[in-house]
This record gives sequence, structure tokens and C-alpha cells, in this order.
Amino acid sequence: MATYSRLPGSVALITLQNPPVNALSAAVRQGIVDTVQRALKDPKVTSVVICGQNGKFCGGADIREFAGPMLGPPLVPMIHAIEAVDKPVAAAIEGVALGGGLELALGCHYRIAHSKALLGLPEVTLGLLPGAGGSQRLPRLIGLTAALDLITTGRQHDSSFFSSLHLLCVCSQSISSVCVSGQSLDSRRLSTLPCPCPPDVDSLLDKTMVKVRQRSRGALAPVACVQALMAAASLPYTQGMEKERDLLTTLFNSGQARALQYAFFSQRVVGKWSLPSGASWDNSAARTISKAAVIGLGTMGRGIVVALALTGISVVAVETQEKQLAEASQVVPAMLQREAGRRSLATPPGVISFSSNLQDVCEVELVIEAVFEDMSLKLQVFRHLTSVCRPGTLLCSNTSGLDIDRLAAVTQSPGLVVGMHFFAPAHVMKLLEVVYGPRSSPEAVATAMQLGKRMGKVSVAVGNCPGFVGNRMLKPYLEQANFLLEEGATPQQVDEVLEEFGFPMGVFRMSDLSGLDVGWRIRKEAGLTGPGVESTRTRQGRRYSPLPDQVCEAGRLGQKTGRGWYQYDGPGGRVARSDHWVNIFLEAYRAEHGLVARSIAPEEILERCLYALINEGFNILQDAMAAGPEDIDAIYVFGYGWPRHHGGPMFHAGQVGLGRILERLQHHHHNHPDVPHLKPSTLLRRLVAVGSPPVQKWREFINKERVHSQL
Ligand SMILES: CCCCCCCCCCCCC[C@H](O)CC(=O)SCCNC(=O)CCNC(=O)[C@H](O)C(C)(C)COP(=O)(O)OP(=O)(O)OC[C@H]1O[C@@H](n2cnc3c(N)ncnc32)[C@H](O)[C@@H]1OP(=O)(O)O
Repeated sequence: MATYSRLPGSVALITLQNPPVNALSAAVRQGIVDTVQRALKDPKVTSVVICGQNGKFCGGADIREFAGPMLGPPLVPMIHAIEAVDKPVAAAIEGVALGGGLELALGCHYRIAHSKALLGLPEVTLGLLPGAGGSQRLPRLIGLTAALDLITTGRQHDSSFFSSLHLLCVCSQSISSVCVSGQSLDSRRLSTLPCPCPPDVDSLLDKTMVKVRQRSRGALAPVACVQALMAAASLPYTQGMEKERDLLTTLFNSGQARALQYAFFSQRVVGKWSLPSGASWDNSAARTISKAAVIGLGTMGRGIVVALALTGISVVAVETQEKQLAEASQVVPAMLQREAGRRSLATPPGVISFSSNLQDVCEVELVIEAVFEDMSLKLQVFRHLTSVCRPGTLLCSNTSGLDIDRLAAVTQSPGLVVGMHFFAPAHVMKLLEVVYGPRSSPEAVATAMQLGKRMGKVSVAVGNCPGFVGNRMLKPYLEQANFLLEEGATPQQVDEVLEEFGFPMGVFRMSDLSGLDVGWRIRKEAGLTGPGVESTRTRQGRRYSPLPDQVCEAGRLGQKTGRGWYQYDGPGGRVARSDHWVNIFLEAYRAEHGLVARSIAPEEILERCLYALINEGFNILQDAMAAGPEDIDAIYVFGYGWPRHHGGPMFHAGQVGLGRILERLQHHHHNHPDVPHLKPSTLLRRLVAVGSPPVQKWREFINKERVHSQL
């Protein structure tokens, strides 16, 4: 709703009220219409100020309402009516003015903002465009060039940025004196102004279109944003508004908008974590950490040190290898300085001290072990930590998939052990998997989750199983990609299909980037390859592709060696080029194993890679290793490059249709009975059997099934 009050003198104050961000719900819009009418009718009122309750102007249209029928007064005519009134109306912006909130402010005649307020038009991140006149008014106020950048990226800025673009008036006169002076409002109505364009407007629009298509492959909204701004640059306001409405209608009805809005809410749902034990975000107290330590200063460890220091935590950075320590003590402060310069930090960065002595962690409250991915080494470190740390210190491991409970078992307080699985580069990547073992205490989980939030991460609580959630699902995906090579595909073909779907990198380019030896080492540890293991295509009772092992054995470890599934300009090269060696190698491999190459359709490539991954997601939900589909989807969007406009693997399954996913998995499993990952999960079958409920209902369904022991 919106409340009306009269300030001393002749100013009417309208306050938007819809906690927590005063989103423009039907009730708020109705409140605005009613209170503006009241102000207009009151002869004593000569000017109007619109503000938001609790220090927040407005977070935009109420996204929750997008799922249902549009009720209440529509936004576009409401804003237009405000712009048209003959009493000056000012938006007084505190906190945020985003999306429809900023569009409302653009319909006002004046805008005043608190220096810390954040403003922007982030609709593109929700698969939309600023559809309440924003795409037409903003360029008329700040010019086409600046508007293109703001609207196609959805970037938010503080008020000093917008003051410099003259979006805000630094009011030397009060609103009431504007009225008293009888200044005409004509020039304050943005819809009446021409759109300032640079001389090379066509080239600017063309270049922006190319850029947005490259940046977010397959995404509709950025393209529609450019089209709306083309209209602003070339058409009168009324026709521009028609174009805005048409584009918005198309976007609204697209699956992409639904996917992006789901992604917005799933990011928030995962913060409200719960464990099978009943412990949850609202019943578990977190400790506030001010001193931490990181053990191991390889790539991951260095990033973690920086991520911690950026939050103001002081860090003891330990590395026992002298050479590595010397290098890290040069590199890490520079990384920290660079990162601190990029962000506006609320507190100064924490102090980092470097040491080669594990004893130096004895005073810290939390330790993150980030040594080599080797269980015996990690066990050794945990044994040592439990003997040198103060009782009560939280011990965390950055393992990417090893058993947290085995590490906990060698400590004095297994309840204080959790996994904190960062993604490289750890100070940049948004995802953190917080892994709870059977003995991890709610306090330890809550502390790791809160620490992740402080570091600006999307933290997701996951259960302790090999590979946790992200890497466990990656396994069948990689496996299918390798099988496809055996059957006749090339790395480029597979990668192109996945990149066309929207992944920034296909599976083989991604493997080259991460280093092929990572998986090789894990497979050796699992006894799947290595000396003495027979070179067959069946291992440990299931189909196995030795292809990636053989590529490693040829000394091709990916970008770092200049050769992998592709060739590069040299070790560390970035540009992947197809390599004749790989084609010859694949042909020889197929000949050796009596395989006849066939032409494989892009649909089969996509289905086998994605549906195998999705199927594992259902198994993970069934095993209660993730609390709900939103957790899996957030992990894939924030950690594995899953295209956000496809929502996440589980959301995508719902959009494709669970029946269809089941049918295709059955088909592929029938063709490949020795591949267990293609066998449809029981949960998927159960969901199809009850009519394929929407993804938002799965959590409830799974919990009920569990109670009735159906899963
Ligand atoms: C069928 C064809 C029809 C076609 C025509 C239809 C015509 C319809 C006309 C529409 C016109 C379009 C209007 C406009 O252009 C569209 C928009 O405005 S879209 C919304 C744009 N705004 C945003 O994207 C802002 C999103 N929010 C944020 O970025 C952040 O929440 C924040 C505001 C910066 C605050 O951040 P934090 O303090 O960190 O808090 P949280 O993020 O955790 O949020 C707290 C709480 O609030 C909920 N929430 C936030 N914003 C909204 C919102 N806009 N609507 C609803 N709810 C919102 C959030 O989910 C959290 O909820 P909780 O998890 O606590 O339940």
C-alpha cells in the first residue's frame, strides 16, 4: 500500500509500504493512484514527494506477481499519469530504486537521492526489459550511449554516478520553492524530450547488438533491450512505448523470463538452508569469525586467503614448501590490492601473515585446509590441526569431493568439521558448497554458511557424498562426452552443441582449462586407471572410457601444456584450435576397440550430456544430498556455467517436461545398458507418475515420499 501525509506547509508525502523492498505490488500501485489523486484534489497541496518506507525507495515491480494474472492498476499508465500532473512531483530515493522503482522515479519531475542509494534497471537479469517506460525515458534523460550500457547489463550504481549523468537533481531549491516559483514542468516531463544520440548512432547500436549476442549466447532479453533502445533513438515516444510493450510481451511469454525469475528466487532460497537433521538457518547460531587460517597456498589457497581478507578477516596463510610460500607472499598481497581496488569495501582488508609453520594457526577461530587433493595428505593435516588449534576451532576442508567424515574422524571435535568447497578462482567465483558430514554440528554449518555470505558467495549446504553435488553431477556429463567421442563425435562437435545451448565453454574446452590431470589423478586413486589396470572399456563392472587417460599419458594435460583435446599457441595459451593429432588418435582408438564411427546428431549430443547430468540431480535429491532443486540449480548456475536463462538443470528438466526426460533416458539406457548413469532415477519416475508437478513443488513431494518410504 501507500500512505498519505501532509508535511508542514504545502507538501504531500506519499510513502510506499511493502516490506522488505517496497516492490510495486497491486496494492502499492493502487495506493499510489489513490494518494496522487488525493494530493491533486487538495488545493493546499502545491507539490508531492514520493518515498519508500524503512529507508528503501522501491525494488521494482513485485516479481512474485509475475507468475499470476496481473491485478490492480497497470504500471505504465500510472507512471504516465504522474508525469502529466501539474503539481511538481519528486522521488526521494533512499536505499534502492531499481527496475520499476527507477521507472516510477523517471516519471516524477524531480529525483533526489541519498548518496548511498543504489539505482539501476536490472530487468535484463530477469529476462525482461524496463517495461514501464524505462527503455524510452532513460535514454531521453541520460543519452542513448549511457542508457544502452545500463539497460543491457542491468548494472546498478550509486547516486554519485547518476548525478554525473544528470539523472538526479542536486536540489539547491526545495520542492515547495519549485512550486512557488511557478517554474514550468514541461521540460521535466521526460517523455516529451528528444533522445540525445551520438552522430554514429547506427554503428553504436550495431556494435552493441554484436556485443550482447556474444556476451550472453542465446539470451533473448539483452537483444530485446537493444531493440527497445533503437526505438527510443528513432521513434516518437508513443511509438517507442508500443515497441517496448510488444517486446516485453514476447519476453514475458518466453521460457527464459520464467527461468531467470526462478534463478533470482533460487539464489535466495538456498540461503534459507535446512539439513535432514532439522537444523536450519533460523534455528542455528553462527559464530562471527575475525581470525582465520588457510593451509596450502596453491591456486585455490591463494584465492581463499584473498576472499577472507577482503571481508576484513585477518588471515594466517601457511605453506610448508619454501618456494611456494615465497611465491605466494609476493602474489597474494598484489591480488588483494587489485581486488580491493575493484570493490568498495565496507571495512579495510584483513591483515595477512605468511608462515611455513603449522603451529602458527593456534590462535585462529577457523582453519580452511586447501592442500593437494590427496586423502592421506589431508588426514595428516587434520591430525596436526586438531593437536595445535585451540579447542573449539572450526576445521574446514576445501576438498572438491573427498569424504568429510573421514577427516572429521581424526579430530577431537568431529562436530566442528565441515567442507568449504570453493571454485577457482576462489576470490572471484560466486559459488561455495558447504558440506556437512553426519557429525557436523549446526553451529559449524551455520558459521560456514554465514562466512560464505560475508565473502559475497552464494553458499549452498550439501551432503557428504563423493563429488558432493556439483562434481557428482559432472561425472555422468563428462562420461557421456567421452562415450560420444568413442562413437564418432569430435571434441569440437560436442563443444559446439553445448556452447550453442549457452554454456560459456563446452566440456572439452573446459577440461583443457581446468587441467586434464585433475580427473586423471582422481581416477587413479579410485583404481580405475594406472599401472596394472587392464586397458578395457569395462571397469569395475560398468562401461568406462580410457580416452582421457590416454590423452594424459601422451603428456597432453590441457592449456598448461599447450596441448589437450585442442592445441594452443604454447603452454598457457588460451585460444583453442582443433588438432589433427586428436582426430588421428580417435581413429586409432576406435580401430583398436572395433568401434565404427557414426554421424551423431546435435540433439543426441545435447540429450545424452544434459539428461545424464539431470538424472544424477534426481538421484541427489532422492539421496537427500541437496535440500531441493533450487540448491542444485544455484550450484550449476553459479559454479558450472549453466546458462542462467535456462534456470538450472532441474528447472530445465521441468521446462523440457519430465515425461520427455524420462522417455529419452529410457531410450538411451536401452541403447547403452552398461551405463548406469542413464538408468532413470526412481524420483524422476515417481514425479512423472504423479503428473510431473512444477519444480517449486518437488521439495514438498520428496519430503512426503520420504515419510512414506517411497524413496
Ligand atoms: C502476458 C503478457 C503480459 C505482458 C505485459 C505485462 C505488463 C506488466 C508490466 C510490467 C512492467 C515492467 C516493470 C519493470 O520494468 C519490471 C521490474 O521492475 S522487474 C523488478 C526489477 N527489480 C529487481 O530486479 C530488483 C530485485 N531485487 C534485488 O536486486 C534485491 O532484492 C535488492 C532490492 C537489491 C535487495 O537486496 P538484499 O537487501 O540483499 O535483499 P534480498 O535480495 O535478499 O531480498 C529481500 C527479499 O525481498 C525480495 N525481493 C526483492 N526484490 C523483490 C521484487 N522486486 N519483487 C518481489 N520480491 C522482491 C526477495 O525475494 C527477498 O525475499 P525473501 O527471500 O526474504 O522472501
